[in-house]
Amino acid sequence: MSFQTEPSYQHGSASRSAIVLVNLGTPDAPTRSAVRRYLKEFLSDPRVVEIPRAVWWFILNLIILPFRSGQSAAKYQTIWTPEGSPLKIYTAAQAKLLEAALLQRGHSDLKVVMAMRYGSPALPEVLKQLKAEGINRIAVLPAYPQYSGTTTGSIYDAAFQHYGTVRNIPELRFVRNYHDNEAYIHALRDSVLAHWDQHGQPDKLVLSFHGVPKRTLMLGDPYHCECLKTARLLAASLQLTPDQYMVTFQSRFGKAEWLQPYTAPTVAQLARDGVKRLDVLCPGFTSDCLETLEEISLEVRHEFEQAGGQQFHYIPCLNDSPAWIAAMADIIEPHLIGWPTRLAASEREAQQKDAQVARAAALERGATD
Ligand SMILES: C=CC1=C(C)c2cc3[nH]c(cc4nc(cc5[nH]c(cc1n2)c(C)c5CCC(=O)O)C(CCC(=O)O)=C4C)c(C)c3C=C
Ligand SMILES: [Fe+2]
Ligand SMILES: [Fe+2]
Repeated sequence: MSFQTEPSYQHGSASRSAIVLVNLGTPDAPTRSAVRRYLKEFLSDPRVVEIPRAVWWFILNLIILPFRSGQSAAKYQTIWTPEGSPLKIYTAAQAKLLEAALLQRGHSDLKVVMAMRYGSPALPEVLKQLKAEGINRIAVLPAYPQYSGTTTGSIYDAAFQHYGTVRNIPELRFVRNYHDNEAYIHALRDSVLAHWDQHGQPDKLVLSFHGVPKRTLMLGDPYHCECLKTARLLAASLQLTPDQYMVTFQSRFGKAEWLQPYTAPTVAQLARDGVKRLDVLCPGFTSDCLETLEEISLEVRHEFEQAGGQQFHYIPCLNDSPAWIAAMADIIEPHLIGWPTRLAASEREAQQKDAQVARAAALERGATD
């Protein structure tokens, strides 16, 4: 085992901090080959598919990738925008807006960047780049409010694996979950209420979370419980009675049992049971993506209407909404305690003085802006 050679140590170098907002990742293009590359990396992660490696290698390479890549590419084409994949666009916007929000709160020496667990920009590359910029304190913020070994756990793995080859490792902090964070729940509540202000209230609100194999719950993954807690808190903040909402799990993959009830058949059953107007919110996704824009807003909508439902409303994810950006700042701020992210008072005074001088010079020149 050998570790990377470091540049020679500089005494007294400034300590610099960064937040890395990490999302799942998405293909580089909605094409068969790009989707295949993405799925191969994603589905080869032993955190995501817990099947003995040799058996899974054959299933993945001989069955899943040849068939699913084309099918998924066709789905990606329905949600792709001129700027690219929605998941990446929203995550990039969130990183930029979070940096601005933290600057507003006085964290003037703090950078926020995005990274992806699969695809690009790849987490190890982003961590390398931060090191090259002299950043030696890093807080990792997964884009997943509810912890699961399949998602958050895998981000930790990727970071640990990367630093396993590094000699001079930065100080690291990891956000684990924020499923019950007050600001997150309030941001969800605000987005539901804004939707209802405009469109009125539905007969039922379905809270649809991404599923995981039921086996992971049996083996101790807390994801299911955290989803239910998010749902309970959100329902309470919306003052919903138990018959006004329900929790479902979507995006089942493969033949094994996943967390139940499954979203699509449940929604169809609700329509058959006489629910005319249904709203669906996906609180576990912080950015709209294939699973929300295609699976819910197109496929599940179709199922509801086919089964006799009349009005289906998909309530968008938190995306770049101001309440969510403020919530992200609330979530990450406690993880920055003790870090020199705020300029020293003397430096701030010097900056304010510079600004005053610049303003005075501008006034003298007669500038009015
Ligand atoms: C195979 C098992 C999968 C597990 C377990 C899983 C867990 C999981 N995934 C998300 C969030 C997202 N998943 C997305 C896409 C997606 N998920 C799987 C499979 C598993 N996910 C696949 C194969 C795909 C790709 C698309 C497809 O072929 O169906 C996405 C969207 C990505 C995008 O580009 O828009 C997200 C987001 C969570 C939160 C989760 C467990 C909690
Ligand atoms: Fe997934
Ligand atoms: Fe899906």
